[in-house]
Order: sequence, then C-alpha cells, then structure tokens
Amino acid sequence: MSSAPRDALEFPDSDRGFLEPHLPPQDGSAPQSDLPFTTLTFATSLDSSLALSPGARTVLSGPQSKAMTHYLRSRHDGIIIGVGTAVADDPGLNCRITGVGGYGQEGLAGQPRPVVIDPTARWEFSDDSKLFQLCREGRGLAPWIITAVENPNSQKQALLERYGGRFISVNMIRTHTGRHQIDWPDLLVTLKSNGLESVMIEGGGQVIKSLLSPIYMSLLDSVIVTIAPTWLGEGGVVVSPARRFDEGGNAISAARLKNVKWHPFGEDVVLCGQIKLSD
Ligand SMILES: NC(=O)C1=CN([C@@H]2O[C@H](COP(=O)(O)OP(=O)(O)OC[C@H]3O[C@@H](n4cnc5c(N)ncnc54)[C@H](O)[C@@H]3O)[C@@H](O)[C@H]2O)C=CC1
Ligand SMILES: Nc1nc(O)c(N)c(N[C@@H]2O[C@H](COP(=O)(O)O)[C@@H](O)[C@H]2O)n1
Repeated sequence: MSSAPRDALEFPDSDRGFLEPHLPPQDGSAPQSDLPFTTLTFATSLDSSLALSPGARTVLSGPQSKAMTHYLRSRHDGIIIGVGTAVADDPGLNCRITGVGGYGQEGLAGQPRPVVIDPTARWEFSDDSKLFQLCREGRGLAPWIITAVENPNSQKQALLERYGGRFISVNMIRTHTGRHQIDWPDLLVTLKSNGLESVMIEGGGQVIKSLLSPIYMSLLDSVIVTIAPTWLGEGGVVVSPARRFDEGGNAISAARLKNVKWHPFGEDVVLCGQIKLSD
C-alpha cells in the first residue's frame, strides 16, 4: 500500500448498498452478451443543464455525490465522453476513491479507461492535458479516442501511444447534413472486444441526446443521475432528447425510467432507474 494523494475521496460502505442493484454485477451473474454493461450517468441542474455553456466546466455535484461518481468509476472498466467535453473540461477521468490504484494501492487496478468520441480527431491534446499528467503520476489510464479518421495526425498518435492510449476507428453513420453519428452498438461491441466489460457514459449533451433516441436507448442497462439544487439559467447545455409522437401524431415523452429509486447525497439527490421500453 502506498499513501493516497491529497485529492483522494472517501465513499462510505453505508452508501454503497443503495447503488448495488444499478451497477455491473460483481458475482459473474451478468448475462452472456457481446455488449458491455452500460450505465448512463451525469449531473444536472433543476433546469436540466449539464453546464453553464458548451465550453464551461461547471461544478454541479456536491462532495458526497462527487464521491459517488468516483465510486461508479471504480465499478466500470471505461468512461465515455464526447470530444466537446474533453475540450471544455480538460478532464482527469480517473477514479480518486481511496483504495484504487494510484490512490493508496500500487498499480492502476480499479482505474477506468477514458474513451473519447472524436469523429474528426479535432481534440488538440498535449503532454499538459490533465489525462496525461495523471498517467505520468500513475493515477490514471491513457485515453482511447474513437474516430472516423483513417490516418489521424502522426504526432498526436505518437503522443497517445507513448502513454498507452490509441486511436480506434469505428463505423460511423453519415447523416444527410454530412455529420458523423456513432453506431452505438458497433462502438459498444468494439469496446467489449477490447476488454471493457462495463462502461459508464458521462456526457456531454450531444452524447446523451443521441443515446436517448429510440434506436439506442435499449442499450442502456442503468441510468444514474445526480440532481443538484440549482438552476443554471438560459444558455446552458441542456439534456433534452428529440420529441417523439404516437401514431395519431400526438407528442409523447421522449424517454422514461422504470424501477426508480431516489437517494439523497448531501444537498443533491441521486436518481437510479432503467429505461422503460415501450410495450
Ligand atoms: N454535468 C455533467 O455531468 C457533465 C457535464 N458535461 C458538460 O457538457 C458540455 C459538453 O457537452 P456538448 O457540448 O454537448 O459536447 P459532447 O461532450 O456531447 O461532445 C460533442 C461532440 O462529440 C461528438 N459526438 C457526440 N455525440 C456523438 C454521436 N452520437 N456521434 C458522433 N459524434 C458524437 C461530436 O464530435 C460532437 O461535436 C461541457 O460543458 C461539459 O462540461 C459533460 C459531461 C458530464
Ligand atoms: N458527476 C459530475 N458532476 C459534475 O458536477 C460534473 N461537472 C461532472 N462532469 C463530468 O466529470 C468530468 C470531470 O471529471 P474529472 O473531475 O476531471 O475527473 C467532466 O469532464 C464530465 O464528464 N460530473
């Protein structure tokens, strides 16, 4: 055991039981599947915002729910974010719970693999990026970058590989406006075949919106949302999936949860559930 760094977080056993039914099983009882166990998790304001604006790193979670998020990170093999989040936040995407690798434990056991969806390879990361600082300090893994670009910039590729990361090409669907859309089943199968048995998807807004579309929402095994007691106001990055309509052309809810449980963490409340698929 080595000593834990100053940013180490504690998450008490008494809070863990509540989450257990919503997490990847630890007893080998997961059904055989080509897909990893997939959790959608994020923190939102009372007006459904993830951040004050697309480029703004915004703290929503209080200390207890932040520690919960890090516990979730310890229970998943990978964390997926969109490149918008990587650029805005320069995130660490490691797990800072005491007892995992780099936080009181040798090696990197319990550290999740960061996965960044970046169809055009536009993320300008460098040695100074937080993710690579953490790699140098033995406190996190290097990212896998999911792209549609066949030959990404060789300097970026070399930097990534020096830390143990890599670019991964997956199928993308080209929309009528020329934008790349992730083929989510293909991505998830690829991640599982590369050893990630479970993934948590943290955001941002565009990633969450695409996952909550009718064709992809069934991929989600679990949804865990932190709700913070604040309104961020107009102009925020809002989580609002596309409208759905019934056969009569009437608007219906875009997505709904079932088996819902609520748990207060400090001033926040955490909502756990599963996507309710239509009957
Ligand atoms: N409160 C929270 O829990 C979280 C907040 N955030 C915040 O969200 C904001 C970023 O959100 P957004 O601007 O919506 O960016 P984003 O993180 O969703 O990334 C958008 C970009 O990712 C790629 N992308 C996303 N979904 C894709 C798909 N289905 N197919 C192909 N490519 C896709 C595209 O290149 C797109 O331009 C930041 O301000 C960040 O701080 C991000 C994560 C969690
Ligand atoms: N759970 C949660 N609460 C918030 O208040 C947040 N702003 C986020 N953001 C997500 O966490 C990433 C930052 O992670 P590090 O602390 O740098 O490891 C950020 O990029 C979002 O994905 N999450």
